[in-house]
Amino acid sequence: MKARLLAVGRFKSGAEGALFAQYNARLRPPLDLVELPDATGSPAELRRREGASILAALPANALLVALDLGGAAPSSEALAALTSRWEEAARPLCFAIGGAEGLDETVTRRAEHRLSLGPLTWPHLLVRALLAEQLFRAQCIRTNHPYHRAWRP
Ligand SMILES: C[S@@+](CC[C@H](N)C(=O)[O-])C[C@H]1O[C@@H](n2cnc3c(N)ncnc32)[C@H](O)[C@@H]1O
Repeated sequence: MKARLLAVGRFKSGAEGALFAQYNARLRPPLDLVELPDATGSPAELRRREGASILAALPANALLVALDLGGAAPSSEALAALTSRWEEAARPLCFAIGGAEGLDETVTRRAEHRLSLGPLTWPHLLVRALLAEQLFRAQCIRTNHPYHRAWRP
């Protein structure tokens, strides 16, 4: 499943970048990371500007999945099923991660799916690695790879 990750902010040299690279390298194919600059202004202006750059970076007919605390939080198995559906749609798949102030409403409204990684707020640079790990896990679930050890009674 070829997918693009539109993410506000830049990896500086550091642990988050290495962690993302480690999981992303396991994905077949890896996510195509597009880093978008942090905007300036009031929190509302900043969200609006960052939202505009996310929307501008979407290819035509993109199927957009927004990483959003207020979205649905599927199990890893349910996420694996969702990734099959997204693949079957045969549209350019894009994930979007907001910056420190979160995603603008223009982005969450445009998204066809709002994906939550649970009710905890994670730092946006770490969310990239969490998403890559869960997409890798989803691939393993779909191919019965033993990386995912489902709980059994
Ligand atoms: C530091 S968070 C922004 C917090 C902001 N107050 C909000 O409510 O969105 C930065 C970005 O990371 C992503 N993010 C953080 N925690 C998340 C979670 N539990 N589930 C999904 N996405 C999350 C979202 O894309 C969010 O816009």
